Amino acid sequence: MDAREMKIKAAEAALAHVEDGMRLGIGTGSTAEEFVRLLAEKVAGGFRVEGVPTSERTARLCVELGVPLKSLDELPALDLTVDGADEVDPALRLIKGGGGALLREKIVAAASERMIVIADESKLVDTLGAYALPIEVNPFGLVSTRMAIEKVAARLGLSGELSLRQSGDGEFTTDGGHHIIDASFGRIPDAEALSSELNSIPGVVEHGLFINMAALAIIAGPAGARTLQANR
Ligand SMILES: O=C[C@H](O)[C@H](O)[C@H](O)COP(=O)(O)O
Repeated sequence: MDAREMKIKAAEAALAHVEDGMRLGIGTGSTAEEFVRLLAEKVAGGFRVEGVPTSERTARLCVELGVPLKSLDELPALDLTVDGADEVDPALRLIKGGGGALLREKIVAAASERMIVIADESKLVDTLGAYALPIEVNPFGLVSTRMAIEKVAARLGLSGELSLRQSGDGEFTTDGGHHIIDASFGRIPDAEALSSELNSIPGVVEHGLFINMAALAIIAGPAGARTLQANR
């Protein structure tokens, strides 16, 4: 089974949690897109959902495939969000934002009763941090913000390259008009402490640590999909 097939398996298992009439947060990335494709097939067969997309990219795919969409302002309280992740640890702490959608993803997940994460087994790690942590920053005062990130990281015994994400024609810009600093800390032993320190920096808009947000993770490997539950 290749990585795409595993993503489809995880997406199929997540679809079993979606009930007719649900208000659904719809994630971003290649795994979430497999979920959108499967959801669109069900919608074509008469299943009713209203989706709130977590990115312009997801919105475009939903429109193309006929998944009905609303804005988060029209549907401010959602039943369920299904989204991918860059890393998942056994406590269902996540690193997200590899596709740059972390801010809207976090807002949508926080507005949802439940979040289910779907991933292939390459995303499951013992400790977060091998994947560079995406930190969304305001373009104003970027150098100061970067220095502040280095300072809080050092206080927590973390170091590593902070690189400003680029796209073809310059700095990568998120749907919200911000930039992303990818922080290669290597290993983040205390994700909760890093999360709250980063939240205290004014130029940091949001970061890709999702803590106490996912209720379930559906992880697919060659033998099929298994479900991990958050212990809280
Ligand atoms: O910003 C992007 C999101 O957080 C994605 O959910 C994450 O990067 C995982 O994407 P993929 O399913 O393509 O690995």
